[in-house]
Amino acid sequence: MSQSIVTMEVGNDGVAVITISNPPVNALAIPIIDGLKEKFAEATRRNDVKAIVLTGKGGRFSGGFDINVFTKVHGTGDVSIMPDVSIDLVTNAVEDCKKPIVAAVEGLALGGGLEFAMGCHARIAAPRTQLGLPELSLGVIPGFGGTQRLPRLVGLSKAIEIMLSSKPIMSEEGKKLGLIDALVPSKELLKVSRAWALDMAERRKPWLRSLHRTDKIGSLSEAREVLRMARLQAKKTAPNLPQHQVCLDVIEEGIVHGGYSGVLKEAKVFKEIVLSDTSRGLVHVFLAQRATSKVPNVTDVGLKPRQVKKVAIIGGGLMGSGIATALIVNNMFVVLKEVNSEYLLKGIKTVEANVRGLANRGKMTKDKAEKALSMLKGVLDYSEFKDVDMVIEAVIENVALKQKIFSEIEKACPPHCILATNTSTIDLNLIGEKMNSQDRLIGAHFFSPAHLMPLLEIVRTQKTSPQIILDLMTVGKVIKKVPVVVGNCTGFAVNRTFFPYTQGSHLLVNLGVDAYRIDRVICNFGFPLGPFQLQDLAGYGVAFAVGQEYAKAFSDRIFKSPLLELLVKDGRNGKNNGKGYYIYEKGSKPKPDPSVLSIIEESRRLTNVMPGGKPISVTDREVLEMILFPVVNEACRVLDEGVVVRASDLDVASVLGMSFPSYRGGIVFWADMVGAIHVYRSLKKWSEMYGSFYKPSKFLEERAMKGIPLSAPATLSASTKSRL
Ligand SMILES: C[C@H](O)CC(=O)SCCNC(=O)CCNC(=O)[C@H](O)C(C)(C)COP(=O)(O)OP(=O)(O)OC[C@H]1O[C@@H](n2cnc3c(N)ncnc32)[C@H](O)[C@@H]1OP(=O)(O)O
Repeated sequence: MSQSIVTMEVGNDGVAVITISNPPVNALAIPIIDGLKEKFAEATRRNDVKAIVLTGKGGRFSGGFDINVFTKVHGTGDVSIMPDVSIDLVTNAVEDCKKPIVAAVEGLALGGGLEFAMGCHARIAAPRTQLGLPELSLGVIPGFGGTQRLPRLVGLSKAIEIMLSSKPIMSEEGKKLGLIDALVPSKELLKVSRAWALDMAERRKPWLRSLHRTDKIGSLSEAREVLRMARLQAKKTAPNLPQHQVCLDVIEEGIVHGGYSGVLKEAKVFKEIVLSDTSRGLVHVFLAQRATSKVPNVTDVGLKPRQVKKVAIIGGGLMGSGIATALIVNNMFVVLKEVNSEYLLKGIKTVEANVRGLANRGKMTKDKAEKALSMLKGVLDYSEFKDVDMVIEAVIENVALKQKIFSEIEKACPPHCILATNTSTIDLNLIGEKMNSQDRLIGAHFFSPAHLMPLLEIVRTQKTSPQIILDLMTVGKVIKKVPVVVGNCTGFAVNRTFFPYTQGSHLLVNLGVDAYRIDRVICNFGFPLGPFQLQDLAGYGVAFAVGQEYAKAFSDRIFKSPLLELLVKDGRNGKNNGKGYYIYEKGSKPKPDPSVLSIIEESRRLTNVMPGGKPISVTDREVLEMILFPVVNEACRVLDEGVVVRASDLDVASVLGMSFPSYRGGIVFWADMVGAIHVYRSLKKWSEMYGSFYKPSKFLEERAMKGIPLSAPATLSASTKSRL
């Protein structure tokens, strides 16, 4: 077990080096904070200590306050378990210490870590150290004085940018901004820091207290203007996130009434905002994402991941070329196979456009883009497959074609090779039916655009070997995706959970609700696009194909809408041909297309679901719930069947794969916040009014009746066997 401790060593030079040790990121857990209080008091007291250096063990200064404490606060509602660090420790014991203190910073100083460093009288950093205040991404604000000291060290505009973006800067930039006093090679960090601390003690170097500085703040009117602009901007970019406005208010307090007053307000507001739903959701997603790395019987049985250097991709369409892009930009050799040179050229051109797009948007240098492209080779046969470590099949959703491909590649590839399919819906057992080595078959479900979307849904069957799962998880991490391992069924975890999302929106339209209103309601909730605009973007072909799969697999709860067919008959194909529910013109935002209303009317006439032939009257809240509660209902079935390891995996997958707003914590977390009983009663009522699409699942009913959260671990019913 790792030990979290704070040590202090006093050298012959009279410098006390206080070291935080709490692997892996030296998080400021409560015992660490207690240890720091003790060591700073001791160093201040001891006559043989002239100056102090604060550092972190293992090449990392500190990743900030221990996020697990937030979970405890959320669970109990008791904020008193948060220690008083800001005034007691950072301000009184560190900044106002009678001996000079230098922060020797390396690797990372984030959140409370950077706030401690800013409380010190100087900061010496190693190159490429990450410095940031990412608290807003956890739904809180910096709480150890960061809202006050950062503007005083780097200027107001830059400080606001760093805090509101939650993105770290590098120590090189920190040096230019004045956040860092000196940048030195890692091996000299302690030596230089000690000397700097002694120089301060002997007044050879200035001994500055950040909170007392005013030289970078500018005049009050300038500061107010900067804050006004920032508030407007945050209203646009983060409309549902209270922490942005709150953070700006707290900064303003310090500018108007002085830094100490700002620190007091910060501490007070922190204790309020930490209890917000936004913080609960974001902290949950942070920890849930880390939990996805732990897969029972895969990551805990002593297996070592094998290196995957060369990957073959079959199919250079949208998905295949996106996956190829994701691999080559992360230094993997890719062989892209197509059936003829025309398709191959098209695939390669798409990869080139993807990579150059990344370079043009500043995501990589031009040199790196060219190097990435040199790792791609197009082929028309299997001869290059003899030494690949993994194959990813990314052809159209056709079972017979996929079966043929897998029996061919089984022969063409070496025996260690991972055999993966990118199918988004088809049962893997069907795809592998004709294979001998079904233990090597696995789903690598990327989300479009594959080089940008962060989720990799890894689908295992009962036969997939743990080694193959571990290898694919490792590939996922190498290409900077978040791999989530799920079981096998139609649509797997993510698309299966979300198939009622599209159907629910169609049912509502057929019940008489305006499609554009639905899109607005869903966007106001926090999705980037509403369901109709999303359909326009994805194209209708895929929706048709997968709709049929769902109709076969889940016939008891399907709403058959003729809307897509009618749109296609009218010559519409969404964004592809500029005409869908919206009109798409180059250079302007999509505009609702009034001529689509007659098509919707035709669909309503055909389905005839409006009670008494009249549009239903519903509030925006009901619109939202009539779309998302059926999704929650399907999530319950996914949990009941053991398709995911834990409920929080579905939360992460919904956020990263379906753009469910992260600050609402993911689909299951959100449903628990709303309350299972409310979800159940609403679905029951609607199922009586509008049919079986809304019928509550057994799992939901049971949990609602017993008052058990949906996220509580499932005890699988006797009839169900886990799919993992
Ligand atoms: C009052 C204060 O103002 C409030 C705060 O300080 S809030 C905290 C602010 N700090 C942050 O938001 C940083 C959060 N951490 C991160 O962004 C990343 O973990 C990191 C950049 C530090 C390291 O990333 P990486 O090397 O990829 O490792 P990663 O897998 O994320 O983390 C390693 C482990 O450290 C844990 N961890 C990271 N930061 C942590 C923190 N601040 N508290 C507790 N645990 C933390 C992770 O949960 C993970 O645990 P696990 O091994 O049990 O899953």
